[in-house]
Amino acid sequence: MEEAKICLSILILSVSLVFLWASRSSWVRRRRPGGSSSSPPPSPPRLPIIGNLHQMSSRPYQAMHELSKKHGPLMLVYIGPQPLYIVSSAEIATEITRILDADNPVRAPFRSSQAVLSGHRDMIFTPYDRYWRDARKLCNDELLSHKRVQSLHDIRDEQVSKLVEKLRLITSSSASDLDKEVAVDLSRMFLSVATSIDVKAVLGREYERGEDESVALGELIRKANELISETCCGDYFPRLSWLDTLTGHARKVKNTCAPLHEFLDKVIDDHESRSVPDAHNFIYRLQQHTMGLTRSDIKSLLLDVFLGGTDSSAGTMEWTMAELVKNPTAMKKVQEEIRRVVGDKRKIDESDVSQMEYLQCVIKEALRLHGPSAMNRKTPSDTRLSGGFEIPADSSIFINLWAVNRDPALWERPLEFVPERFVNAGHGYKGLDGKYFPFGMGKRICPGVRFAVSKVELVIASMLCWFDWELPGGTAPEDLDMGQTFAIVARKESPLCLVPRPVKAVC
Ligand code: HEM
Repeated sequence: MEEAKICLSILILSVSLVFLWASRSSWVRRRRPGGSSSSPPPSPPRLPIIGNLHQMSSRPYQAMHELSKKHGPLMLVYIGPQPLYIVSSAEIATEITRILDADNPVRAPFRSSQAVLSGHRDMIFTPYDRYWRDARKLCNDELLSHKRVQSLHDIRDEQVSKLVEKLRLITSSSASDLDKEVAVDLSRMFLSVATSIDVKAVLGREYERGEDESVALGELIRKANELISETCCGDYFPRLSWLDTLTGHARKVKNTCAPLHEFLDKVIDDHESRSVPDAHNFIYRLQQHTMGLTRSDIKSLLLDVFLGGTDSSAGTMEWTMAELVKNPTAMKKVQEEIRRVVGDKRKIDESDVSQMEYLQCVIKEALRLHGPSAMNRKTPSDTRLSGGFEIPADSSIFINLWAVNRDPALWERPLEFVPERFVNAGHGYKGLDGKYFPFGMGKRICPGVRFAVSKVELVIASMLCWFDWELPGGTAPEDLDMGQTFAIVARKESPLCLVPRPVKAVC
């Protein structure tokens, strides 16, 4: 990502003189929206043509956070000629969401997201219109509601049992030799289990054969997910969009979209070739609905589930385990709770999980530190904030969740993993407290909260109930590499490899 940014900056600078005049006039137009008298938010100084791009670094959320410490929780930066309003406080994020919810809450789309999501007939980028409302209600009724998520417990149970079984096999083969340690790649296993659960929930059957195929599909979903949140030269310099071919971005989009759409076409074809359709199948329910969805619409809605849910859930599992291994006191406490609740049972019921309060705090804390790094909105009309700032119509707003979740005014010891901060604190997942919103908030809040949380809780509870976990090669917890990628869904840069030690011979 860093190399691509440097390369992009050099290319942009090299043609900057040619475009200087045109871009200057565009800034002037943008900076005086409708002759409004209210002031724009503070801006860091910027360079001609590239604006503040050079200040973004390879870690844009961190860079924006640093800039906001100087320029305030609402600031205006320029990515090339395009203004971008950066929000770094929970208070302003909540105010903006409330104002936009009363109007027309939409997201700013990117060129890559348009390509991946078949022209934005999905829920994520579709405007706040009748289609969005009907599609959201349909997906909720058929897949994501509390009732539907509960009805999918057999699928979660089956896939999680397979994972536990696999770990047992691995550990039993090394059991004769106590000194022998076999480290497993949990990042890969979590991606596989999250993919298998989602695919089976949507298709009603397993599509992939074995872990390798699940991981391959999961990786494809992950790549597509990275792309939909990635901006390219054409987003900010439409006249320079040809540079996206030179930087390889256009090829990356093509190479990701082609197999992804092939997969979606195949699952729809498979479903349609059945002599007796499965009336419970999600695709069937979408096809039958009176909305009259086209194949392309259905593909977009399936992508909402896979792109919205698979990678983010796998990432949450990975970060939760990483933080617990790094924090042995929290690990011990949560394992004691889980083992106490499960007792002598041979299997964890989902109803058990609701009694595991500390586990829920652990997952919330992992999401605070490693959940999605940003939310995005676009202003449908001029938007005036209580601080006296005005954001003109059609502006992109970038809510830096990375900064909000590390705001020392909101969180004590913000950089530390302290699940206790969530005990009886009333921070739910609906973003109603104006402080904690890992799933977003308002009308465009994530519709997959229950779907995701039920999966993450069961996987983590099972990992911690039946196994103890150690770092391989005597690595000390404080030395565990916690480097993260800076996509919207932050992943661990290096895979999480841990040594499982079975604690109960059951199942
Ligand atoms: C740990 C897992 C997940 C996290 C952390 C997460 C987080 C988020 C966030 C922060 C947003 C933006 C909300 C906003 O702008 O206010 C979002 C939107 C969305 N998420 Fe999730 N999500 C997760 C799982 C899922 C799952 C399982 C699904 C579907 C099955 C899903 C589907 C969506 C969709 C469709 C949107 C766009 C909603 C709209 O604009 O109407 N997500 N998610």
